[in-house]
Amino acid sequence: MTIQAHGLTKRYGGKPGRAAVEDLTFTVEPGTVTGFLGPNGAGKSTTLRMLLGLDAPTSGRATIGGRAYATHPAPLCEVGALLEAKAVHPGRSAFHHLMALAHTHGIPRSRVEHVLDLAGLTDVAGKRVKGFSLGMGQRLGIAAALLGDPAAIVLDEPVNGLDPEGVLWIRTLLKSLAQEGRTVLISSHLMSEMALTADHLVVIGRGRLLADTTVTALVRESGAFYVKVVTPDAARLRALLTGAETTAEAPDTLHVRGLEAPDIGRIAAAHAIPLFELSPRTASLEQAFMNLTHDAVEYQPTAAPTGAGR
Ligand SMILES: Nc1ncnc2c1ncn2[C@@H]1O[C@H](COP(=O)(O)OP(=O)(O)OP(=O)(O)O)[C@@H](O)[C@H]1O
Repeated sequence: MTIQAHGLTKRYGGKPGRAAVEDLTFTVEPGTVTGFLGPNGAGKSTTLRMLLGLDAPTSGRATIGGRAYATHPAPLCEVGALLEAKAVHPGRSAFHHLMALAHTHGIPRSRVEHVLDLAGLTDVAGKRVKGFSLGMGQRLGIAAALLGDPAAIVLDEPVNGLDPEGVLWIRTLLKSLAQEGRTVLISSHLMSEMALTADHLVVIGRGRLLADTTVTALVRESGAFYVKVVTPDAARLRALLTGAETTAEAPDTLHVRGLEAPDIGRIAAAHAIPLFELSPRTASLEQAFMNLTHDAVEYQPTAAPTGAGR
């Protein structure tokens, strides 16, 4: 089930100026985990709300499986979503919360027990949700999203509040859901997390599309990918690497952008230049993300912080 945004635009309250989401077009394919990434305030939640029919676009269209979410006859069984983890009756137990949801779609008790187990909540199923930690609430939200065995799953910041074990659990879960052929869309403002979880990335900043790509391609495109070359003949090699961008990091060390390691190795060999090191390097993904979104960050510090209380 494909999720699509076509020219999606949202302007709040007829506010003039910048739209929260502007002319966003992207496709989320089944069988992969797609990370929806952007700095705070980029418009991720607004976009997800429009995809799920909770907010009306000012213009453009959002479809899941070719139709608007609201027109699906049994949405829980087609699209599982987690937006606000706290939208749960606090006096109810996890089990009763899920049973109440299950009733609305004729979902059997066995499925409720299965998702409780999947979310690691079986032992606390009888506890009131009121006493749940943030992480447990998040697990319950994910259990609810999976209740209808949906073909598409949309989760807003699913790792929020989870401890390292929880983070690993969700990462494994999302990958297995994608392997089963489901469409998985998850938002985050953490590139490092997305790099470990997502195959594909849709990156937005200030409501606009910045990249629709894979993790590997993003790193390359953002210039964070380079090859480190150590050679006693750096100057001669540098002159031969025409078309590439080279910087001399040390008298014997070059950083080369725009050529792959094998290409550099062949050029060096053809000119009998010895290489002591030839290694593809990736600057941190966080750096790649910051390079890409730098101009789109909402709240930039304008000055270095000064001493507090002065
Ligand atoms: N109900 C609303 N009324 C007016 N403006 C809103 C409303 N909801 C969001 N906005 C504005 O729209 C922009 C996008 O917000 P949104 O919550 O979608 O971003 P986000 O990427 O999910 O951010 P975060 O990572 O901080 O949750 C922000 O500038 C926000 O102030």
